[in-house]
Amino acid sequence: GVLTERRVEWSMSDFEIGKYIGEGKFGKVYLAREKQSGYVVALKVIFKVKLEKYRFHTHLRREIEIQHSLDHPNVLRLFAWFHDDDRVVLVLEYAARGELYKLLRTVRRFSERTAATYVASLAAALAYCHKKQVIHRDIKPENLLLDIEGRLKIADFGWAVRSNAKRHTLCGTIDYLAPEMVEKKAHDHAVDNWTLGILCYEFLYGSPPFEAAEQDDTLRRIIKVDLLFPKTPYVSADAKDLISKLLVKDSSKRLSLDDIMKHPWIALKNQDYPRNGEPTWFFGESI
Ligand SMILES: CC(C)n1nc(-c2ccc(NC(=O)/C=C/C(=O)c3ccc(F)c(C(F)(F)F)c3)cc2)c2c(N)ncnc21
Repeated sequence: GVLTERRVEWSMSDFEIGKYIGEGKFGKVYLAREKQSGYVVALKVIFKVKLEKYRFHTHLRREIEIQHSLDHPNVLRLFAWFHDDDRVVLVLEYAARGELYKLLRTVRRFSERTAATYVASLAAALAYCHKKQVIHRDIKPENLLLDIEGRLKIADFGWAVRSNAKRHTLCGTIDYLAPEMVEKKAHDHAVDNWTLGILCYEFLYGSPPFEAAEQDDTLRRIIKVDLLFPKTPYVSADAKDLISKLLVKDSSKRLSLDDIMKHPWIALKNQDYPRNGEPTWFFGESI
């Protein structure tokens, strides 16, 4: 569409700015409409003066080009970007239902079908990114948004901004660390498979598995993989089986993204009612 075709140069005058949506990292996010197409987008305005301090310019261009190159139904699109003297503006897909975690806090926990759909979406998005040799995708809670149809979108706010500054996530800051991260060992993208296990548990039970009153109790529980499943009728054995195969200390023994897609809990819960045979939107994307 018009948003992704190369064109001479975008500028703010191409957009009608709508309501202020919220505060992203390093900048404010606004609803906007591209005048020519009427297409609704989210504009993130980053003030360059905020970047100077961190010498981001080198990373910024590279990271944005990476995001610009990704095209998957579960990865939030970066359609275009432009800058003037004092601002960098990102033209982003608008995720109308906002932060997945706010929804989780509201409903307390997701049904197995909803949780399985989100886990499958995340696995598909990560498999796509890994296939494109992009492993900076961070599936932390603050990066998960929902579009108007309730589809999950990984919105990566740029790894360059991922410092060890305190996370502004809605739930525990260290709950998502994999054991190899806690023990400061070398880590690869198998940490994403661990994080998927944490997220799956939290989608079903409403809080992450190793949560504890004190931070170092959480760290101890992570290193021990002290995984307990509360006695509840609403979480099936299949779900617990998947979680137990992701929250494995030895990162090489964690279920791979392909195996997650084949796991009975995922396959079963993602069977859409046969709708005149067209593939469901989730299976539509080949990995
Ligand atoms: C407030 C609410 C929750 N909200 N937020 C969004 C939103 C989604 C995605 C983004 N993306 C980015 O920020 C990307 C940043 C970079 O690639 C980057 C790379 C390198 C850098 F140095 C930097 C730099 F920041 F350091 F410069 C950035 C931002 C906002 C959103 C949305 N799209 N729809 C609806 N609601 C929405």
